[in-house]
Amino acid sequence: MKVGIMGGAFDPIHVGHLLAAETAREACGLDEVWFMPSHVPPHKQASGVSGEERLALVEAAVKSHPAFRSLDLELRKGGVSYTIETVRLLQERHPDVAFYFIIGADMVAYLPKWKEIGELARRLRFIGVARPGTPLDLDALPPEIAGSVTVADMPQMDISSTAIRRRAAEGRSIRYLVPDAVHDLVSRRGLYGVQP
Ligand SMILES: Nc1ncnc2c1ncn2[C@@H]1O[C@H](COP(=O)(O)OP(=O)(O)OP(=O)(O)O)[C@@H](O)[C@H]1O
Ligand SMILES: O=C(O)c1ccc[n+]([C@@H]2O[C@H](COP(=O)([O-])O)[C@@H](O)[C@H]2O)c1
Repeated sequence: MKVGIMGGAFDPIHVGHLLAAETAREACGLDEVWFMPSHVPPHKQASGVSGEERLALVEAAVKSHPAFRSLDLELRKGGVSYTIETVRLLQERHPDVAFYFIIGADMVAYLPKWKEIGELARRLRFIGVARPGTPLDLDALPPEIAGSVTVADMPQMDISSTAIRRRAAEGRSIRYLVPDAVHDLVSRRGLYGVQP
């Protein structure tokens, strides 16, 4: 079985994440994509919305896709969510699964700084998708890392969780930047300053 891991803060999950996962699934023939919210992201600040809430938003977002699942492994594990540690656990638990890790162009450029990237790049393949703001340029990477990245062709979507949080805090609509089910849950729970 081929499984793509879509890791992120998902604060909140948005349509850019979902299209990245669907693009990767189709391009690489993945059987499933597991969306995995991080506990503490390795290199950025959390917004203050709990892991439990971020997971609930992910669950709402993936429910309608037969091949998408949520995975609470990093939230349960706690601490800083370094991918190498997560992947060791996943491969121990699922020895028959071929894992792929789906990332946007910003993260592709950042791969050389990931913890134990050499071992990680030997353990799985990355699937990189376009994202405005950072060129998706494998030639800029050391060859041993570039060799572990497959590029999947995705329309550029200039959407980020940061911009969604900012819009919500300003009282502007976030409808259609997130799936309807996520919009409903955000409104019901009054997250990110959205009024019920
Ligand atoms: N619009 C997008 N297009 C392509 N990939 C994306 C997009 N948004 C996020 N990603 C990818 O999804 C993964 C998880 O992203 P994350 O949850 O941190 O979202 P984010 O929008 O970058 O969040 P924030 O704005 O809070 O930093 C990363 O690999 C990131 O590159
Ligand atoms: O392991 C690392 O060093 C590492 C560094 C940066 C990001 N990651 C992972 O990449 C995914 C996307 O990261 P982010 O910061 O865009 O949410 C998420 O699952 C992170 O845990 C992992």
